[in-house]
Amino acid sequence: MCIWLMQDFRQDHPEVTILDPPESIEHLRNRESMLQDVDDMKLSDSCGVVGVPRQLVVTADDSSVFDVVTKAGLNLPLVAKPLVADGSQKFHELSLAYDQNSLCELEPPLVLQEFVNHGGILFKVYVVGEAIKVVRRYSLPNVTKSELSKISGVFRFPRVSCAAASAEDADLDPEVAELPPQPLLERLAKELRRRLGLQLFNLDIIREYGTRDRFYVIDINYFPGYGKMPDYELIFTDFLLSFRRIKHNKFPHNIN
Ligand SMILES: Nc1ncnc2c1ncn2[C@@H]1O[C@H](COP(=O)(O)OP(=O)(O)OP(=O)(O)O)[C@@H](O)[C@H]1O
Ligand SMILES: [Mg+2]
Repeated sequence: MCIWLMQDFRQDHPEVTILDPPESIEHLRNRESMLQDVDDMKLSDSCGVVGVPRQLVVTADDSSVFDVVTKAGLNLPLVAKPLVADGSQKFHELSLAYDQNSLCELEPPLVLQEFVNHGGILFKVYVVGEAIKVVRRYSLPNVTKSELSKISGVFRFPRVSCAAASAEDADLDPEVAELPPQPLLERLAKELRRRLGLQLFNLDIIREYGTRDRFYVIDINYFPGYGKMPDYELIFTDFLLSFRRIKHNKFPHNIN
């Protein structure tokens, strides 16, 4: 509905700059399509490798979650995420399934993603056009093999990003805290901007625990809370001014 309205508006007002087209934003509402571009990219260079955790979609038509998971050979524990991510509380209630029997407690439609141990820290990479900024946030702790053998059931957790504090000033294990290499993030952000057709988003990235250069993108959010991005006022103003300059060059008579 909103997309059609915007398309009409765009046709009626060609003079208005639309920073990010609604159909591209829509692509991020589905957790399967959201990560597809990262997967397709197969980004790998001397700085590291970036992928997505192994995942599958379970729909209401699938006979049993257990069967689908067994067939795909996904390893436990699994993070269960509602297929649609629309920003409302309900669609951000996630679960961690520890054992096969608990899979029947999950309610499709879902994306089931292998849980990747990452030392309890994630990197939020904010993208504003060509500018990127990275911050550290607390995340879910590692699940050890011995915990996995003892724990059963589904552990539900509410919206993590709202509760997760900044880990910028914390005394962290340096191997966990080390930021992903800047050239790798720049390549990733640039290529994603092109593939997604978007300028304003952020990525949640984790580093596989025990590795230095193996990264996974687990979430992409459109127009995140930029208030938490360092120097956002300056970066955002520069970004908007760059559009003004482009527009000025295109339609000099339109700009005061
Ligand atoms: N595959 C994974 N491996 C390890 N931890 C994960 C994985 N997926 C998600 N998490 C943890 O769960 C949290 C929430 O996941 P995700 O960002 O995908 O969901 P979300 O609904 O978009 O949540 P939010 O709005 O809080 O970002 C992450 O911040 C991270 O701590
Ligand atoms: Mg997230």
